[in-house]
Amino acid sequence: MDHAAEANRTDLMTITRFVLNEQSRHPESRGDFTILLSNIVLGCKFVCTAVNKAGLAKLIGLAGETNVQGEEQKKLDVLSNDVFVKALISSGRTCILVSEEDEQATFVEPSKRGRYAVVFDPLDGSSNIDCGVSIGTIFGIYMVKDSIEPTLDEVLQPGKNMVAAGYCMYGSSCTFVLSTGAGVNGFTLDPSLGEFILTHPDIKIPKKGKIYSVNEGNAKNWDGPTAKYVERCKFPKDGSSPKSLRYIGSMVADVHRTLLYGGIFLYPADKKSPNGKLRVLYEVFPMSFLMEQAGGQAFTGKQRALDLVPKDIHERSPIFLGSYEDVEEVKALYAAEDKK
Ligand SMILES: O=P(O)(O)OC[C@H]1O[C@](O)(COP(=O)(O)O)[C@@H](O)[C@@H]1O
Ligand SMILES: [Mg+2]
Ligand SMILES: [Mg+2]
Repeated sequence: MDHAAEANRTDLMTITRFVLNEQSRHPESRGDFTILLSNIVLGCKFVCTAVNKAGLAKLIGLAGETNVQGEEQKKLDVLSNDVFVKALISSGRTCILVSEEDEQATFVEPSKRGRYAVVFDPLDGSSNIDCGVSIGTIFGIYMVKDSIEPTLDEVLQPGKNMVAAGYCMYGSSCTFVLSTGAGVNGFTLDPSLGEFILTHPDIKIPKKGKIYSVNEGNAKNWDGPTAKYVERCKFPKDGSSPKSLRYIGSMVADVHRTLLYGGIFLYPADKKSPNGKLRVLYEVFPMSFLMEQAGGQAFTGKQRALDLVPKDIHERSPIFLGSYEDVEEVKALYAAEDKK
């Protein structure tokens, strides 16, 4: 090994050491968050392994096929949900779980209860599974007061009250992006070590970007400001170059690219879906939290996304998030519409 590689080795920071370092800055901390997070990371590693085998489903019997033992196997999104529910409950640090896959919230039994409420989308972008395109897991964490008997009100809170949010992207590499409210950091799984290593410290989104990301197939149903904004991306009035369009159709992957390269991701309301498509608690909030922590913005078309107060655990909202200046432009168009 050469000297540069040797030096890099000594800089290796695993996600566990990173969170332990953060914990030591809070002397009152009991280490509960570190334990919770290590179980979330474990869940992600498990799902990552299953996703990597998805293409072999017909051979080994994942994803609704029958395996060599003749046992019926679970679909990947159901399996991912089971993995996360088990990982979260067995951490002993959760009291309420809200998953995209479960109609009702799960209240953890008192003997296994802790002080965190976790909202999550166990497998995001599931329509992309069969073609091997990047998918992911999204999560957000609220802290619940020790003394109270948890109710749904603990999760029907504005996103700005989350204590942490993140996602794991199962792509060409497996990437875990986390914010505990003090910036955003990205970790990449080294499959040979089975460890997430800090590879993207203190991520900051560029102030303005060159990419817009939206399902343009819905354009005929868009409202005026969204249509005008996308038109401006393609035909800028200020003489600048048009933006490029990139759309994967997995929120995790589209937001990850936006975070690293800058630009804007939008899933607006339209005439057919007046509340948009994406779910407030486990899609809109965690991604908005990360965007703000990275110096970007997240807007619903009416307000700052993180100020929304959801009334239902599966509520939806339109969302525009990304580079500060790009979202600012969308906000100006909606403000102008409101004045009409
Ligand atoms: O296919 P559309 O309408 O463009 O929707 C894409 C969006 O739907 C989602 O796939 C919904 O997520 P799920 O796979 O978790 O249901 C987002 O990841 C993505 O941004
Ligand atoms: Mg999703
Ligand atoms: Mg999902």
